[in-house]
Amino acid sequence: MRDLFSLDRQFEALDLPDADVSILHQIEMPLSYPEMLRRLIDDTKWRQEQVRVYGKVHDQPRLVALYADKGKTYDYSGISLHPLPWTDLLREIKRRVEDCTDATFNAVFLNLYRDHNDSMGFHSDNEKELGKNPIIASVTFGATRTFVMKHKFAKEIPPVKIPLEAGTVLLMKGSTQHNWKHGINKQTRPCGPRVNLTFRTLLS
Ligand SMILES: O=C(O)CCC(=O)C(=O)O
Ligand SMILES: [Fe+2]
Repeated sequence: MRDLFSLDRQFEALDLPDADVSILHQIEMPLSYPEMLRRLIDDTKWRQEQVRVYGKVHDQPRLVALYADKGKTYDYSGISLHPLPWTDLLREIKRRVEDCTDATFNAVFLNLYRDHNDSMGFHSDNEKELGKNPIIASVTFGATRTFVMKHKFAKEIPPVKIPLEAGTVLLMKGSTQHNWKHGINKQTRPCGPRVNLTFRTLLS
């Protein structure tokens, strides 16, 4: 008989052309998901960054933080972020994500979507620090928000909507960032906070 427990731990590939995206539900964590959310909200040094849109400066519609190995920097949407050193909790999450993905990471980018009005614009994770075909593992706690993917070239492919529940790991690899953009829209339905962590490898 197949071991149900190990079956649960498998990534499921999404059927997307020109991409390598897979999902694992309910990654095991040292605390319950609501406790993980609380700890991540309370213990992260969140930053309110600004963005310039058509010459006007706005607050980014979410809070962010970057933790990484010493000596790494990350230029992201015109902002040069200096990472903080790993906390015990972030290191433990990283270890578990590395275990189930068979990849290694040296940085984590955190986003706090405070409520349904917070969002992330469509983008590809294609900064030069990430290398040609980056492996990015995204972990979610808190409210379920819809991760939307849009093909950059095949306009006839409708957007793909992926609800990311607490405990979900979304893994993007291969040519995904070359061919697809992704984002989180704000939504009308009120919801509580969501923390998303994207584990990455910074080459520089
Ligand atoms: O919040 C999410 O699920 C997406 C985060 C993301 O795309 C990023 O940090 O680059
Ligand atoms: Fe992204």
